[in-house]
Amino acid sequence: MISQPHTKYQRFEGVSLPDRQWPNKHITHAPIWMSTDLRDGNQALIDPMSIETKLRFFKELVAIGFKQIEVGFPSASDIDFNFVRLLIEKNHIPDDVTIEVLVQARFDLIERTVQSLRGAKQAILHMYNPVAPAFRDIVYKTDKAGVKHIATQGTAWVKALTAQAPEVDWTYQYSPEVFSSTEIDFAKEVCDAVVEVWQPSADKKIIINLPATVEMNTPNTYADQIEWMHRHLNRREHIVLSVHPHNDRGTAVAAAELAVMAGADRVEGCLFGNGERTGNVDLVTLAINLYTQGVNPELDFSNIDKIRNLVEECNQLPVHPRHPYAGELVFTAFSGSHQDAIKKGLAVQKADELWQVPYLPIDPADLGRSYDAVVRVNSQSGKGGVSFLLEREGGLQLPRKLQIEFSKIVQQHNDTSGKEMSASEIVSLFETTYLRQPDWAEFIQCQINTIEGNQQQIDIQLKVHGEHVNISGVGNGPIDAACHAVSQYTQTPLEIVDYHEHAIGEGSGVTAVCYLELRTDNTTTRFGVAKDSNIMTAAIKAILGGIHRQVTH
Ligand SMILES: CC(=O)SCCNC(=O)CCNC(=O)[C@H](O)C(C)(C)COP(=O)(O)OP(=O)(O)OC[C@H]1O[C@@H](n2cnc3c(N)ncnc32)[C@H](O)[C@@H]1OP(=O)(O)O
Ligand SMILES: CC(C)C(=O)C(=O)O
Repeated sequence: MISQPHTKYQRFEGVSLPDRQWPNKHITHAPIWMSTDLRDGNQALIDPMSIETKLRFFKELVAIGFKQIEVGFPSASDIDFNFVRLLIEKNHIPDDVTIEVLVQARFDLIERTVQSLRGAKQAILHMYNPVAPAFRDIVYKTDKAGVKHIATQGTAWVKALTAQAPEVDWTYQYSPEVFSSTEIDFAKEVCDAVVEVWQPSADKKIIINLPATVEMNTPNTYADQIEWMHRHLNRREHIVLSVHPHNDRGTAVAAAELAVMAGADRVEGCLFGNGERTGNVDLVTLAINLYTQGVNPELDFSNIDKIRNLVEECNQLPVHPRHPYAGELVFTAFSGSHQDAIKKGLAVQKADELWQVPYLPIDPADLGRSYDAVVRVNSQSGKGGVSFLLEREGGLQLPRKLQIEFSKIVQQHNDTSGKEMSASEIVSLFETTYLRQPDWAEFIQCQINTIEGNQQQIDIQLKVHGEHVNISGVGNGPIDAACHAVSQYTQTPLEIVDYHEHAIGEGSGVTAVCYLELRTDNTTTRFGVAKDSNIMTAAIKAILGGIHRQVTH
């Protein structure tokens, strides 16, 4: 990079629009969407799609809900021509879907394009020519009048040639290519001239598409250009105003959103932002952004993983793991405080109330994503994430102090391994740490009796080092009594500080889990945890487990 970039690059000056209205506008309904995955997306692929692949992709676009789909550039290749023929001849186009094709302003190419569309119920013929200064000077070696003539002449050819195929309900779309860097009054002059040649009406509108072929400056610059055109174009009521943002500066989504606020009726783009260079605007993000503002996007991404997989296969390009809404990691929290907040948010979120789970701008379930990936644990994680996974994977609802104790054990494990820990590894670490029964004492059975003064006596039969041993204790309740029995037998001071239990499962398969916090001396407490179908047995096993941990840790 050079130290004086202003000697090589200059700020792009947009249009002057001091009375701009768009900053006070809101998007209240979905724009008309046009997927150009099979055209602009396809022309940017290392290996363009085959006819079979295009057909798979087309069917998915229809299933998502696109009503306008640009399917190719039929005058450019036999694959694209034959694909359009296949769609028409094999009736793959639903009645409410219109296919679109692109062509340059060249007679023979328009002729072939019209041929490709013969027999379609309806079609959008999309013609473009570059009009920006650098293209006039460098590529076309002509002036403004020259490129305006290419546009009007091309439109006249489209008009004449489409008239020869009256069975098709034609819509004409014109793009002044590289609109984003074209003098605004000249862009208007060309579009007005095209509209005059085509003669649209309120019933049969023309689509004027204003591409940010290359993104030039901050997205507000594009919004100003669109609002200026929206306010100045002749016969605006006969025009569907369309935008086609590219993502050179990484702000295509913002540019498209501001452009819709500025008056655009229609947005062209690709799924997951595929397209030339840094891509076209990402229609998935745009649509789901609308959804999270309570606006129906009229595109269905309920199974986003399936759509992502198909697009990755067709494009032979991966979707980034951090891609908004669709990336593999976007519903995953590794860091402790995020996990804690998400766990608490999910616990109180009710299905019929406004979504307000911290850190999650959308309910993953709305996109067919499960909560499985929401919380993952590595060395950046805390008790919230660990206990979330323990509960989800093992059904274990740890009391808060045990959550803190166990998360430190997980942390030590992660610090040593340096790797992520799966939910099943966390459950297994919990089981080996807390649920292992002492090898020297096995619980066999117990009997509880109420004695004087509502005291309880418990008689417990154990197998200690292979020998049957009977121990007894008295207490305020059976667990207190069991604690005394074990304390006397092991000659260990033992007091129950806290007690939690819950069930896992339902019906005859239900298991009780008992968490006992035991004080074994004046300074430390230990947790004993056990599972059993009988709650009393679980409690006695928890006491034995707690003592065992006291001895062995
Ligand atoms: C921003 C965009 O995405 S625009 C779409 C771009 N997509 C594509 O180009 C993919 C499909 N295109 C193609 O395969 C080829 O361009 C074809 C087959 C259509 C035409 O190929 P060729 O006839 O070899 O022409 P080529 O692509 O080199 O185009 C250059 C010629 O077309 C002219 N031209 C380019 N675009 C246009 C246009 N939109 N309108 C009129 N003329 C044009 C150029 O001035 C140049 O003319 P010249 O040969 O007299 O100098
Ligand atoms: C043909 C036009 C719309 C285009 O793809 C672009 O300018 O990026």
